[in-house]
Amino acid sequence: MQKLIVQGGTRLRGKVTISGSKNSSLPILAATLLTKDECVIHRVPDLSDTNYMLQILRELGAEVERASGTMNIKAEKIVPDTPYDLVVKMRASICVMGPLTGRLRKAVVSLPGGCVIGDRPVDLHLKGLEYLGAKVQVDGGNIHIEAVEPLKGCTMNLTSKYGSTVLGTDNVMMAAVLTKGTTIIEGAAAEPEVEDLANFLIKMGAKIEGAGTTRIVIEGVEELHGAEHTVIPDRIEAGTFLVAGAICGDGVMVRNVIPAHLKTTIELLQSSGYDVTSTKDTVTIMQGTSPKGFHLTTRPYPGFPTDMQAQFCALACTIPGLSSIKETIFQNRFMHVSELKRMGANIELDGDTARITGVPMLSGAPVMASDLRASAALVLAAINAKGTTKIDRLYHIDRGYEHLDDKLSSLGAITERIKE
Ligand SMILES: CC(=O)N[C@H]1[C@@H](OP(=O)(O)OP(=O)(O)OC[C@H]2O[C@@H](n3ccc(=O)[nH]c3=O)[C@H](O)[C@@H]2O)O[C@H](CO)[C@@H](O)[C@@H]1O
Ligand SMILES: C=C(OP(=O)(O)O)C(=O)O
Repeated sequence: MQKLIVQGGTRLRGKVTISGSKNSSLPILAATLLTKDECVIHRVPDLSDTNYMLQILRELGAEVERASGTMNIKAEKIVPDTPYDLVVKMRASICVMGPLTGRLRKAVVSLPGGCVIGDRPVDLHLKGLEYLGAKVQVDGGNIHIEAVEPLKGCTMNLTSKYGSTVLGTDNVMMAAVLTKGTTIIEGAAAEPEVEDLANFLIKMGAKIEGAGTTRIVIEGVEELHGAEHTVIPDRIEAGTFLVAGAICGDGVMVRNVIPAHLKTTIELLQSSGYDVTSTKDTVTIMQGTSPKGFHLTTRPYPGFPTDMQAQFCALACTIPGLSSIKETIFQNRFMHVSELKRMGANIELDGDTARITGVPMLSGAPVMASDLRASAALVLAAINAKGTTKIDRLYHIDRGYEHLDDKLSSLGAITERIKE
């Protein structure tokens, strides 16, 4: 298994180019199943998650050609059965369910299991497809979806007690584009990745209004055609590098970003005492002169993203004063806390809230990555810590960060991958 060795105590400086968004790429790749024609998707990051999605598309019958970040996908003839062994490797494989239902009126997808960050049910995905007229049955660990009659548009609300659902909105939108009549999704997820998917679907001939807001209106069409699309920059990767710049930087610029997508991250860094400036497609963070503690609560977009919570937790460990972090999206997204404590962090966990008092210096230790963003938090803490940190279960990072260690090294971090 691969581990990352980080030599702490270095300062980061320079420019880093941000990759295409993981959370846009996954549903956009799945959406290519909606047409027999060829689709061309640019700036797909090279991640284990995107590679699993491409394998799933191949297993479903699509021809996939890859040249660097550009994917040529032609799903001329496809089958509705999704292979269990691939689906269980990645929760987001659930987003083939919407396109299969839209195009074939039939889908068999394994029920994704729980996950270390929480229970993560898919009841709203299933309800949404039922509202459109599909019959849903869960049997032997598989979701079976079938619609004998053509699907019919309707109005539905897709919110849970935790708020909107990103992949649930994606799935219903992808089924509804080929559904007769008008579908209105109230309580839709407004994340930029949902809007990016809608923009791709519109290029394919879909009629969608309101994506990027909490009310999406879809007018069903008979069929979609091939299209070419470039995935938006990964706002979470960009935010992670900005937090790295806050923790241990002497001027870090993220390039090829959409600053508006980073609004809450930028504002929180600014209110904590960092000088953060933007141009049309870059954001730069300078060394903080007198950084201070902060308070954040995770919320659906445009609120503060849960996918940035762990990285800010690492930051809070290193700046003077008291910070608090309240996680409202996932029940169990504080797995990084115990590992940060092994590095000398002062954190008190009380239900959904972590109270963190900054310490003068973290110290390197062997630590365990538990999920994608928790791993990123450990890497950032390790760069700042005194001594060496060994981070186990590196595969979590490779799910969602394209060449994270190489990019950090180009800014001055000292890292090495080892196999043990
Ligand atoms: C591949 C991808 O895009 N992943 C992102 C997506 O995950 P994902 O789309 O899986 O997350 P959701 O937006 O669906 O989850 C938000 C909340 O709704 C709950 N819920 C969701 C669906 C459902 O049917 N029932 C239900 O109760 C979830 O348990 C969670 O508490 O959005 C999350 C929230 O921004 C991000 O952390 C993930 O990085
Ligand atoms: C939780 C995440 O991803 P996923 O939904 O794919 O698990 C994430 O990107 O932080």
